Amino acid sequence: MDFATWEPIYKRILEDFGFDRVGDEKAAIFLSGMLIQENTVSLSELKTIISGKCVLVCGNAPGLRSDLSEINLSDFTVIAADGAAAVLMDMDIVPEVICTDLDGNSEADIEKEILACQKGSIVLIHAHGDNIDKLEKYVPRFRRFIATTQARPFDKVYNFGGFSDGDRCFFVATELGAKKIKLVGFDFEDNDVNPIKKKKLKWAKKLIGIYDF
Ligand SMILES: Nc1ncnc2c1ncn2[C@@H]1O[C@H](COP(=O)(O)OP(=O)(O)OP(=O)(O)O)[C@@H](O)[C@H]1O
Ligand SMILES: Nc1nc2c(c(=O)[nH]1)N=C(CO)CN2
Ligand SMILES: [Mg+2]
Repeated sequence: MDFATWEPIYKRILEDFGFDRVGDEKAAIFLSGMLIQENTVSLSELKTIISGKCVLVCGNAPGLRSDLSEINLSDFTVIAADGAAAVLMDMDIVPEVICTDLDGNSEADIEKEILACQKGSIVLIHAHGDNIDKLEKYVPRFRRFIATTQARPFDKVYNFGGFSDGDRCFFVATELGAKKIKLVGFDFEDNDVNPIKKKKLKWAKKLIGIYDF
C-alpha cells in the first residue's frame, strides 16, 4: 500500500489510540540510525522468498499450535508475528520472516526472535513511539534486519502498510507479491485479551479485510 493510501488510515488509528505521530517519526529516525551496511537486509532478498510464493502468516492467538498441526509447512513461506515466532521456535520451526516491534509477551520471546535471526529468519523490526527503549536494548543483538515504520517511509525504513505485528505480516506478504496468503493463529474475536489488544485486533480485522483474498 503506498503511503498516500495508508496515511488517512494511519491518522484514524493514531486518533483511536491517542498515539503521537511525532513519537513514531522519532523512533523511525532512531532505528534508521542503527542500520549499517553489515546488518541491513535488502528488500530484494525479502522479495525473493515471498514473491510468487504461498505464504503462511502466523498470528499468536491461542489456537496457533493446533492450526499448525493441520498444515504442511513445506508448502509455504512462513511469516510469524512477534510472539508467534516463539511458538514456532518451540516447535523447532524457524520462520523465514518475523515482523516484530520487540514488545513480545516476555523477554524469553524476544530471545527466541534473536535466535531465529541467527538461524536465518529475516526480521522486520518496527519502530513506533512506544518502543524506543526496546529498540535501543535489543536491536544491536539482531545480526541483520529490515527497518519498518507506520509513519512516512524514508531511506531504508519501509512502510508496507499495517499497524500491529499480525496485520503488518499480511501487508508485507501482499506488497511483496505473495501468490496466496493463508492465516493461522488469528482469532479477531478473542475476548480473553486486554482492552488495548482488543482494539488492535479490531483494527487488524479491518485492515486485513481491506484486501480480498
Ligand atoms: N487472539 C489473538 N491474540 C493475540 N494475538 C493475535 C490474536 N489473533 C491474532 N493475533 C495476532 O498475532 C500478533 C502477535 O501477537 P502477540 O500477542 O504475540 O504479539 P504482540 O507483540 O503483543 O502484538 P502487538 O505488538 O501487535 O500488539 C498480533 O499482532 C495479532 O495481529
Ligand atoms: N505508537 C505506537 N504504535 C504502535 C504500538 C504502540 O503501542 N504505540 N503498538 C503496535 C503493535 O502492538 C503498533 N504500533
Ligand atoms: Mg509486538
